[in-house]
Amino acid sequence: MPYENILVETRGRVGLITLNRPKALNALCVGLIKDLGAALDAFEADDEVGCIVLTGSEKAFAAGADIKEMADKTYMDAYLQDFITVGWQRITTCRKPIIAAVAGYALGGGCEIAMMCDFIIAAENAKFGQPEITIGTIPGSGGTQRLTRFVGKSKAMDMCLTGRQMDAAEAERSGLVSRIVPAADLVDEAVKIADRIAGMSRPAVYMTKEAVNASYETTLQQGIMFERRLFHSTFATEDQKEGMAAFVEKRQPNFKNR
Ligand SMILES: CC(C)=CC(=O)SCCNC(=O)CCNC(=O)[C@H](O)C(C)(C)COP(=O)(O)OP(=O)(O)OC[C@H]1O[C@@H](n2cnc3c(N)ncnc32)[C@H](O)[C@@H]1OP(=O)(O)O
Repeated sequence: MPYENILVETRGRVGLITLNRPKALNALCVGLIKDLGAALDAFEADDEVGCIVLTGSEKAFAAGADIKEMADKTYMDAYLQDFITVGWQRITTCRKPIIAAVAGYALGGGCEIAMMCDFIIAAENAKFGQPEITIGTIPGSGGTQRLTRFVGKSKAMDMCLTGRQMDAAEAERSGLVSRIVPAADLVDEAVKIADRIAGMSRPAVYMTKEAVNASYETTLQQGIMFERRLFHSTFATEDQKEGMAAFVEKRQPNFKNR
């Protein structure tokens, strides 16, 4: 399928999506979000793909929702179109893990999309921010909620109220980013990590993702019970038998994703 605003390729068992509107710093126009949703659908349906990497350019992961596209919207347009809902949430419904590999600007909707992914790897030049307040609006795709969960109320308030940017080092210290790598190695490192995940038992990967995500939605007790039930259910898989037998026999496991 031809995409206008993204590049899509597979590297072995990793699906790689590169946002590709260089002249607009990957501003997230309607067409780009549609392309992204279609690429995720295709990777989700592809049994060979076990993990997905989402990246941008060295200058910008994405500089936010497309301001030129939304500048003239009325309240009624935004409400009736359910603006910034349709398509954007596709990332959060993907069962396969998605790693955001961020270099340069991840601002506004760009930061929000990175936070929708399962974790973020940053290049040394990455900059995160929710600058919507500087253009007279507020984050609209989860920025106030997800950023607060990542970095806590004080920093989230600071960033959303002042619009200031956080560099990669601060983002890592604050828990927004899992690791920092040199910009030149970003995609290769992300693909290497994704390949490692893609080599794990797929049911165990899905269950891990479901369990970690449940921690946002439940009480601790409910979350622990949910985890326990999923853990029990891994004993019904062939991969648990294979994984533990491989350990005992001092060899690499050969998971069948069953
Ligand atoms: C409202 C919701 C729900 C979500 C949002 O995301 S609102 C948008 C939040 N993002 C921003 O406010 C960032 C806007 N961009 C910038 O502040 C700057 O572009 C920059 C600091 C990221 C980079 O500055 P720089 O001087 O290096 O580059 P520019 O000349 O400003 O940009 C190059 C080129 O890209 C266009 N651009 C950049 N960001 C956007 C955007 N979010 N939407 C549409 N277009 C964008 C910019 O206009 C310029 O293109 P032209 O030369 O053709 O004007």
